[in-house]
Amino acid sequence: MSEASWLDRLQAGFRKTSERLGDNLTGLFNRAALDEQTLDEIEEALIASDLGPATAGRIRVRLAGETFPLGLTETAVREIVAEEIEKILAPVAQPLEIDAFPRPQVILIVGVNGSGKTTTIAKLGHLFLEQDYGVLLAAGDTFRAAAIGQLKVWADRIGVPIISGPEGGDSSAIVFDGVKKATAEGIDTLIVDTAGRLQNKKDLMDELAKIRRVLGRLNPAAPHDVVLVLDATTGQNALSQIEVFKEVAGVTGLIMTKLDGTARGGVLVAAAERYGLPIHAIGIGEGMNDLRPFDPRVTARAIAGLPA
Ligand SMILES: Nc1nc2c(ncn2[C@@H]2O[C@H](COP(=O)(O)OP(=O)(O)OP(=O)(O)O)[C@@H](O)[C@H]2O)c(=O)[nH]1
Repeated sequence: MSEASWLDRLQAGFRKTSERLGDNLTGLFNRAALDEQTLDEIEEALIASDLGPATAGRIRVRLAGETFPLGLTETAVREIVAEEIEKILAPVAQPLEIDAFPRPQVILIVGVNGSGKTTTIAKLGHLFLEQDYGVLLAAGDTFRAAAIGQLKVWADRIGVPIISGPEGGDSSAIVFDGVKKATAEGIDTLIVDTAGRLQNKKDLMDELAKIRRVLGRLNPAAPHDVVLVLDATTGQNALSQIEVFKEVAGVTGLIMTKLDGTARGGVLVAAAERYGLPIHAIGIGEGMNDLRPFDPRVTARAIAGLPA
């Protein structure tokens, strides 16, 4: 996909988020100055847009110190919102790099069912293929036959090999086979799907611990990345998932999906502000090209409803 069309899609994806921000801010700009009451209302509007109280507070402080030589307009406020969002996103916008030696780089993908894990694995595989890396997928979510089948369909579609086993099988055995195959064939990265059974924290923890033990025997540095996939449409719920998965899975980075067509895209900023974990990429659609690392400036401006 060309850069221009990705930008258009990004802007379109964040439109509902920026419109919600606009709706929340409307009516605040017929006033002569940013008095305390207006600042309170803007802060509330930013919180209502899922940006999180800390970010809203920062923007308030910044606005309170501004003089608005060109007049107090909604665009002027949006510019400041965009600048502050960019400051929060810039340090966490970190693409997932394939740099592990020896290969393969093992990337565990974790997240609750339905968050977009399977699709994200496929999109990530496709992104690495475009960068000329060899990719192997491992269907480590053996809990549900559908999850294995779905990943196989995606492996075919993007044209990469996959290691899988029977439903109910031992996921660590699949990961073990995956590392062996990738090592023998010089494949750069092994991307591993895992079960998303958050309802049963202990089972999930045990399963991930076993995968880690088995991996550690083959390569003490593996897994190199533990990436949590989050569904932006769940808003603040996505934040509590970070909390839990940090504890059970030792998350090293995030990918946020479904940022297209949700009004809750502000949660990307809240996640960045609160956890400071690297955000490797964002998903703005269901196709294999719809996942990319993101530019903090362009994304911040899209959230604030400003042109790139
Ligand atoms: N609009 C949109 N839909 C997405 C995106 N990513 C994934 N989806 C859709 O979300 C649904 C769930 O995605 P899956 O990849 O199956 O999610 P999962 O976490 O693997 O879920 P299980 O297979 O149920 O464990 C699918 O219909 C995907 O097409 C995205 O960025 N945008």
